Amino acid sequence: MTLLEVERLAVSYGPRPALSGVDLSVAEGETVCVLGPSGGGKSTLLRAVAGLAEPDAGTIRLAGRDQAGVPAHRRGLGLMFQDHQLFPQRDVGGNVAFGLRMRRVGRAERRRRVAELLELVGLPGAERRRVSALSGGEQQRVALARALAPSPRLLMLDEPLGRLDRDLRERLVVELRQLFRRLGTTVLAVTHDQGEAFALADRVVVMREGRIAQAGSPAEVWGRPADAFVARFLGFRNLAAGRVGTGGTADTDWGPVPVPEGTPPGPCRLLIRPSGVRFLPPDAAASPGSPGALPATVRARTFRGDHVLLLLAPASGPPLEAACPLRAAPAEGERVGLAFDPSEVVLLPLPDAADSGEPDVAPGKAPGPA
Ligand SMILES: Nc1ncnc2c1ncn2[C@@H]1O[C@H](COP(=O)(O)OP(=O)(O)OP(=O)(O)O)[C@@H](O)[C@H]1O
Repeated sequence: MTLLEVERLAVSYGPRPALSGVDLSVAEGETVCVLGPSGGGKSTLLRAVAGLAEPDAGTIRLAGRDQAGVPAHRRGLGLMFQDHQLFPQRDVGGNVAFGLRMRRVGRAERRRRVAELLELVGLPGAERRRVSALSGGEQQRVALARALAPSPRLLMLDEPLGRLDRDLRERLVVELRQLFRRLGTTVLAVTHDQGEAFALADRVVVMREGRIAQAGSPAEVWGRPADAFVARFLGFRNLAAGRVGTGGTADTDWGPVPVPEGTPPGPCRLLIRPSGVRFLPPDAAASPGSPGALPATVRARTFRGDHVLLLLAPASGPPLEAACPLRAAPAEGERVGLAFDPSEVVLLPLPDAADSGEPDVAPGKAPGPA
C-alpha cells in the first residue's frame, strides 16, 4: 500500500522555485533515499512533507489523506533533521522519551518503550547517561531512538549520518537498514552521499534543480543512469558523444568504442564504466592499428581497497578512468593499450535540443553497487 503520495508539488522561496512538478510515492515499509547536489531541493521536499514548508501547488497525501492545512505535529511523522539537536539538559532517557511525553504516554509504558528503543539502537541501559558524554555516533543513535519512539508512520531523515566519519557511517548504515527492515518502518531520507543512499535505500531518487532526474532501485540507477547529469553525479567520468555506425561500434574521440548489440545507428552519448576499460598486453599498445587498442599512459593510481582506480591519458580523447584489481594494475607512467568491454558501455539519451546542457556537478567518488 502507498503511504506517501506527492503529486506535482511546487515550493518556492520568493520568486525562486525550490521544487517544481515533483511526483513521488513511498510504499509502506519502503526506504526511499533522495539524493542530489547541494541546492537541488532535497531538504525542501522533506520539509514540505513534514508540514514545515508551504507548497505553492500540488498535493501531499499520507495514507490517502490530503495533508493541506494539517500542522506538522499532527502528521504522525518522525523527524530526524540536522537542525534538530538532542536536548543537552536532558539525559539519554529524557531525550528518547520526549515524543512519548508529548503524547501523554504513562510513565511505566514510557520507561518500557525507552529501554526497548535503546536496546534496538545498540545502546542498552544508556538511559541515565548525559548527552554531552556521548560520541557523535551514539548521539545519532539517540536521535534515531527519539524519532522512532512514538512509532511514526513515516520516518524522515535529513542527512542522518552527515556528521559522522566514514567508518562509523558505513557501519551504521548497515545497522539502520536491518533495523528498518525488522520494524517495517517506512523511511524517506535525504542525503548528498550516494554511497549512503545506495546502501540504505530500496529506491533512490536523484534530484536536480528542484526536479526528479531519476528514480529507481539502486541497481537500476547505478546500472542505467537516466542521463549525463545523473551519470556524473554518481561519479562516472568516461562520458562521450559519438556516432554509432553499422559495425557494432561508435566513433568517439577515443576511437571506435563497441556498443551493446542492437544499438541503432546515429548520434549517441555513451558512458564507459571504469570496470569496462581493459588493458591489453603491452605489445598491443605498440601496434595502435590493431582493432580496439587505444594507446594511453597511466597518469595516476588511487588505491580503493579492493581495486585500484587509474587515471589514463589516452592518445586521443579526454582522460579515462579504469578500475582493476591491484595485482593487474599497471604502474604510474606505464604505457598501455586499451580496449572497451561492450557490456560495460551504457548508451545515454541524447540531450534535448531545448536543454542547455548538463551543468557540471562536483566530482564525487563512484560508489560500488550496494
Ligand atoms: N529558507 C530558505 N529561504 C530561501 N531560500 C531557500 C531556503 N531554503 C532553501 N532555499 C533555496 O531553495 C533551494 C533548494 O534548497 P534545499 O535546501 O531544499 O536543497 P538541498 O538539496 O537540500 O541542498 P543541501 O544538500 O545543500 O542541503 C536552494 O536554491 C536554496 O538556496
